[in-house]
Order: sequence, then structure tokens, then C-alpha cells
Amino acid sequence: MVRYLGQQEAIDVDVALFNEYRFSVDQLMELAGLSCATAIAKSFPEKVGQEVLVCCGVGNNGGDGLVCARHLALLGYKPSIYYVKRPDPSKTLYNNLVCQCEKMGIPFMEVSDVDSKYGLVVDALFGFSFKPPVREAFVPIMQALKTTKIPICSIDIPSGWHVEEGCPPEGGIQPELLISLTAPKKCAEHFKGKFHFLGGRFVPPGLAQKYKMDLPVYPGTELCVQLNNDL
Ligand SMILES: NC(=O)C1=CN([C@@H]2O[C@H](COP(=O)(O)OP(=O)(O)OC[C@H]3O[C@@H](n4cnc5c(N)ncnc54)[C@H](O)[C@@H]3O)[C@@H](O)[C@H]2O)[C@@H](O)CC1
Ligand SMILES: [K+]
Repeated sequence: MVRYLGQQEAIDVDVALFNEYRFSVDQLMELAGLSCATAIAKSFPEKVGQEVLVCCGVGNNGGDGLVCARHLALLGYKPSIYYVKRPDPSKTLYNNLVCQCEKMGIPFMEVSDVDSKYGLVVDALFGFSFKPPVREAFVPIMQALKTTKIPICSIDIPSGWHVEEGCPPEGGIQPELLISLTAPKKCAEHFKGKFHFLGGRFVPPGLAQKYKMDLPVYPGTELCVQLNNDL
């Protein structure tokens, strides 16, 4: 059984990947975002050709969302991006990701009429660094995601959920697909949606052993593996 990590463990793994194993953020973000697009395509093949709203926050989870949007376009979906806040010019990584999306013709827009405009929503607002409660600037988009009837695909953490305890008592978003990256975090034990995938097939075996991740075997050359395929 794959082990579900606590918030501090997820942060420690992150630090080890970058400092000890010398990966760059771009490298892992590309693989993470690609695995998310792949999991979405496996879960919702019937939505190819439809509009997809990709909601991106200001951290690396949002960066995964930008990469995912680009790959969704390559897979035949029609993504649009809601970016809560454009990155500061000094943040080269995020500015490059934005440029890549713009050059692909992916529009950046405000959120309106989610239920009538889109077939899917990708939630890349907060990842494992989230600490509740949600700050003011994010309340409108969180409200839109809480009330939509369109299936939500959450990257790494259902945004607004406590990273370990799950959905907040006052209610939160209920994604239909969760793509856990690297290893699932404890909140995923409370996930009740239809599809739970693991993505981010880049964990060196030594690191997986150190954190006793017990990662499942990815089939063949797949970039993601379904964790709840017994359903
Ligand atoms: N460690 C790994 O293996 C990898 C992690 N990646 C992604 O990186 C994510 C973690 O990224 P980060 O550490 O940058 O953090 P997050 O993207 O989880 O969030 C950080 C941002 O959210 C803000 N934030 C935190 N709490 C908030 C609140 N209550 N209200 C509003 N804003 C709040 C922070 O100020 C910060 O700007 C992961 O979940 C995953 O999606 C991938 O990109 C690549 C590989
Ligand atoms: K998320």
C-alpha cells in the first residue's frame, strides 16, 4: 500500500529533490504537469475538444497548472487559464510558462459562467504548502469551484482542503479526479471522487525508500497510475 505523506514530509521530499538530488523546478514541473494532463485524458476521454478552465495559483501548484494547460491543448482539449495573479517580472520560470501558453494561443481570462462555458475545471490553486484559511483574494474563485457542477480535476491537493485533515468542516470543493504528485498526501485518504491517480514519475528509488513511500508500479511507460482502480 502506498503511504500517504504528512505536510512536513511532502515539504522535506521537495527540498531533497531540489537540493540533494539537484533537480531544477522546471524539470519536475514539466513532468508533473504532463502527468496531470495524461491522467485527465484517461479519466475524461469524452471531453476532448471541449473547453477546460484551468485555475492557477501563485505557487508551484499553479505552475503545474500552466504546464498541464499546455499539454491539454496538445492532447486536443481547449484550455483557458484563470491566473489569480500574474507573476512578478523577476520570476523567470513562471513568466516563461505564461509565454509558452500564450504562444500556444491559450487565452488568459477572468472566470464567469463556469457551468455553461466549460466541460472540465482544473484546480491548480494550492498544493501541499497551503495553510488555511483561504486568503481574501482567493475567496471568489474558491466559491466558484465550490458551487460548480462541472467535474473538477485537482492537482496534488483539492484546493482549500487541509493538507492532512482533508475537506474543511465548513465545506470545500469535491473534485472528481485527484492527481497526487510524487506521493499522495494524507488529505487524499478523505477523497471520495471517482478517479485517484498518482503522477510525477520522477522519484529516485533511494528517496522513495528513505520516506518509505511504497510507490505502486507504474504500468509500462505510463506517466500516471490509478490508485483506486478497484472501484
Ligand atoms: N515536491 C515535488 O515533488 C513537486 C511539487 N510540485 C508542485 O508544487 C506544489 C507545492 O508548491 P509550493 O510549495 O510552491 O506551494 P503551493 O503551490 O502549494 O502554494 C504556495 C502559494 O500559495 C499561497 N498560500 C498558502 N496558503 C494560502 C492561503 N491560506 N490562502 C491563499 N494563499 C495561500 C502561498 O503564499 C504561496 O504563494 C505541490 O503541491 C505540487 O503541485 C511540482 O511542481 C513538481 C514536483
Ligand atoms: K490544487
